[in-house]
Amino acid sequence: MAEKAWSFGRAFRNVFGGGSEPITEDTWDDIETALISADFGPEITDAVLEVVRSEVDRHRVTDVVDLKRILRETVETRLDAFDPTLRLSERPAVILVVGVNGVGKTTTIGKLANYLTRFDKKIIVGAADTFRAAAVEQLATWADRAGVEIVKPQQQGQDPASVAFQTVQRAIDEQFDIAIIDTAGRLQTKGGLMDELGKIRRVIEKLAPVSEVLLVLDATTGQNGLAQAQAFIEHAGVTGLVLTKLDGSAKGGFVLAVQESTELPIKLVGQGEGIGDLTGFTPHVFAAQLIG
Ligand SMILES: Nc1nc2c(ncn2[C@@H]2O[C@H](COP(=O)(O)OP(=O)(O)OP(=O)(O)O)[C@@H](O)[C@H]2O)c(=O)[nH]1
Repeated sequence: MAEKAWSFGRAFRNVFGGGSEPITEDTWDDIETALISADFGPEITDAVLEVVRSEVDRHRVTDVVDLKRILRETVETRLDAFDPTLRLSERPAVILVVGVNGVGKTTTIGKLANYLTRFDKKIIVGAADTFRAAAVEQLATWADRAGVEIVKPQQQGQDPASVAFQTVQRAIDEQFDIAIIDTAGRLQTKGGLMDELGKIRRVIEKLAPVSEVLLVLDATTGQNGLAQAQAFIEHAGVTGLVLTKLDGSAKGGFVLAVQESTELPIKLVGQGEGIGDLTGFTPHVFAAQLIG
């Protein structure tokens, strides 16, 4: 498998590259530098190192190969502190997809719809990003690729809440399992955007509970992207995160930092522009790919 940009493969090559070797002070310095430069942030770096050091002492570990395993397990345990399961037991299960523009909301919906059809789920998507005609068409293209139904606005600029309502109404009438609603990423003001999301939610809840509110984050933007998404975290009732563009120049530490700073689980991960490039989030696999 090709090495991911966020993997520590390269950074750790001089630490762990040569197989069996004694642990020295340089080893610890190199690990600290690697964690910091991978965007773990100083607090998490210190906390991770403290656990690893105490495990190393406790088990009287002297070899870097064992140290690497302890590091991998420590990162995995921290990643595992959040539940990545999508909650889709309601019928219909309604998923709202939110986030700033350009992060990959529409693409994620296409991939997710496609993924869920593999479990024999009957899916409908709703184009409640009614400000840009191109956004509606983009979602329609994805719906077509995934082979799922779509509800589009009757005219440009139609109230997004009414599109969301019609989508959920159709889901109920025609017994769809899951309705996924695309929303706008940008409005004139943040307040306006949050009001709009609030209205979408209230209108949907007249018909059915909202099962998941997924906040999509572009992993390559790191802490910066998180700051931009803060209003969603504070006001949109987010239940889980989707990290996109992990095939790009994302830094691995962000994955852990984002869960710990938002206290929200990562539920899905996008690693490419193709319809098959979406997976659930598996801490074990991620830690193994990250640390090597
Ligand atoms: N490499 C890569 N590109 C992605 C991924 N997810 C989305 N993209 C790309 O990111 C760009 C923006 O994606 P969209 O789905 O249009 O983003 P959006 O959030 O719906 O944008 P707006 O509709 O403008 O709010 C597109 O060029 C996608 O192909 C991913 O996981 N990896």
